Amino acid sequence: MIVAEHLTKRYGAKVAVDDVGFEVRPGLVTGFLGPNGAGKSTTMRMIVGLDRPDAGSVTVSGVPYRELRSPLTEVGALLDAKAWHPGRTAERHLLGLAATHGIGKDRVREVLEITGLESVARKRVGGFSLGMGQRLGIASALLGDPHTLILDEPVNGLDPEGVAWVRRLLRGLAAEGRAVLLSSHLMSEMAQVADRVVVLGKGRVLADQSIDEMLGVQGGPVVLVRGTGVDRLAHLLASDDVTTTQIAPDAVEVSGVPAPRIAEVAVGAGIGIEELAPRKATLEERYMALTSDAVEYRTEAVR
Ligand SMILES: Nc1ncnc2c1ncn2[C@@H]1O[C@H](COP(=O)(O)OP(=O)(O)OP(=O)(O)O)[C@@H](O)[C@H]1O
Repeated sequence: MIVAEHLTKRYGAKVAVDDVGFEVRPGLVTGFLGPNGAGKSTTMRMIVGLDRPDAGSVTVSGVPYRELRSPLTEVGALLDAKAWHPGRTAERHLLGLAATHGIGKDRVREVLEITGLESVARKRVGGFSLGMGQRLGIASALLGDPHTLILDEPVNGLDPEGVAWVRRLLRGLAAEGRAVLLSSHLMSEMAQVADRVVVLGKGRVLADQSIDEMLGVQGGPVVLVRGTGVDRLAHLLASDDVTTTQIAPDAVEVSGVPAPRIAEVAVGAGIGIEELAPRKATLEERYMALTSDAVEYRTEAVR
């Protein structure tokens, strides 16, 4: 379990993490999302004691990371996938880590097996692909059989089979009652694995909710309306709760009005409707809407 309260970190005048509070609960995969520079890495570094907060606090299993007696058995972290000596073999790396924490060789063999690295266990990690490196990072995080796991972009560099494997692994770890914090830029990836998401933007929490809540909030379903003269709907349906967006010369998207009411208004105004299709907003759309004001580096449209 991780609990962050009023967590704040400044770099000079820049407030990287600004009064952030959230919980990573046992038995759940909590997704940690946000655009580049949102403060995810800084927050994760503070959780594992690599950075000190300027204000607020964050605890793992009820105490600050630095006060944990046996950190590796409480929390496993994959933050920098390249944090090892390139000349060492995967097995040596894990055995070294295990020795400093009183963890036996059997557990090293187990994590090599769990992460599918047995066949390359005696190879030097300097020659590892990005995906193999990620697996070794995950093996290191699992070594102490911890209650809490923190994984920064664990699927980065993995092929589709590897991505599916990480998903199964994380779901399994949560099902065993562990608290899992998983960061990613990809909302689509989160939808497949997370129970909840904490969305950061410009150092602040923009959303902290379950995936279902995220899909259910913000104005109900969007209705696609196609036909001749549908552009007139914006005026006909105008009210504070209604948004009408023209997406093609003959099509608009309307939110805030049920489809039958749109049909009624359109028929009354003599608009010829060819298509009227309610559709659920995707998680990706919710995420983009939430973070649109918080993107630090935006790509300008090519003119
Ligand atoms: N050591 C540092 N010195 C100065 N500024 C920093 C430092 N580390 C991070 N920052 C700034 O703090 C803000 C948050 O950065 P952070 O790396 O935590 O974001 P992030 O959400 O992890 O981004 P990304 O997805 O790109 O990894 C950014 O504006 C970044 O430039």
